Amino acid sequence: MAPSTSNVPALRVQAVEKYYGSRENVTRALDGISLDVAQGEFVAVMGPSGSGKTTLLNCISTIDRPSAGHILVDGQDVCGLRRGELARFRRERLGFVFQDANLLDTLTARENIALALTINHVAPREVSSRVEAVAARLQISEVLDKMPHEMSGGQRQRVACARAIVCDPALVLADEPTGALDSRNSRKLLECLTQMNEAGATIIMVTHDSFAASYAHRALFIKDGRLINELSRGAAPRGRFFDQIMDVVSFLGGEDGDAA
Ligand SMILES: Nc1ncnc2c1ncn2[C@@H]1O[C@H](COP(=O)(O)OP(=O)(O)OP(=O)(O)O)[C@@H](O)[C@H]1O
Repeated sequence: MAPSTSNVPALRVQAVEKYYGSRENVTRALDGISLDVAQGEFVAVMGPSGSGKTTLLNCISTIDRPSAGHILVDGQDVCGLRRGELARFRRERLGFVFQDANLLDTLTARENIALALTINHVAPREVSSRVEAVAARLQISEVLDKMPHEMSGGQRQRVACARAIVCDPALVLADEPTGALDSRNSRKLLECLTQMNEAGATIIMVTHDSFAASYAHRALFIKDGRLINELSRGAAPRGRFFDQIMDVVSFLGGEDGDAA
């Protein structure tokens, strides 16, 4: 879906700094980074290895706390949340998709997807209708009663997507979601993320892969913990956006960015 014109961004990152280590041996992982993501936007975050992508995602997801600056999700400053409020914030406001699907091995796909709804005390009848609706949208209805080890890697990743959006989160955070998939399953997963976005989810995806990034509305490039460039897709077809992303990636030093 096209990004909305709502004044409150889905995400605002304001002058965020993150330092690791002690005074003698400090790593500046984020160096005063600021960015906004509009409601309904699909944003890819790219950058060389060690540039701070995962640190940024971890700060947004409240898994880690910034050393300075503010992060607002739907206008709410998440840096001030107390420990007890954090779990609830993550459960109700965020959806996660990781490189490995991270499904619970002893639960079926249906139970994995339903878990967050159950924890949020959604009525059982509504749980099953919401799980089935999201499964139909992501084309995984036929695996709902399978255990994770009975599914393909691509199916597991799509179940993880269903789990991420079933609670209708303010933000979906995806960290290298195609990293463990072959090209066919990557494409399916990216179509799945696109569909989630078209249905209203705001998505932030960290990726090394220009092809994956070309599915987004906007690509942000970070280096040494700073935002150094960004590209908007606008009305351009995905193929042209891919070429533009590749140009920036080559300028920065290659697809894996290690040489940058
Ligand atoms: N827990 C930690 N303790 C100390 N340093 C850390 C820690 N986590 C990350 N770093 C450092 O912070 C910097 C940014 O790391 P980060 O994992 O955010 O990079 P990245 O862009 O996600 O890299 P990659 O693409 O390789 O996953 C790196 O220099 C890394 O070594």
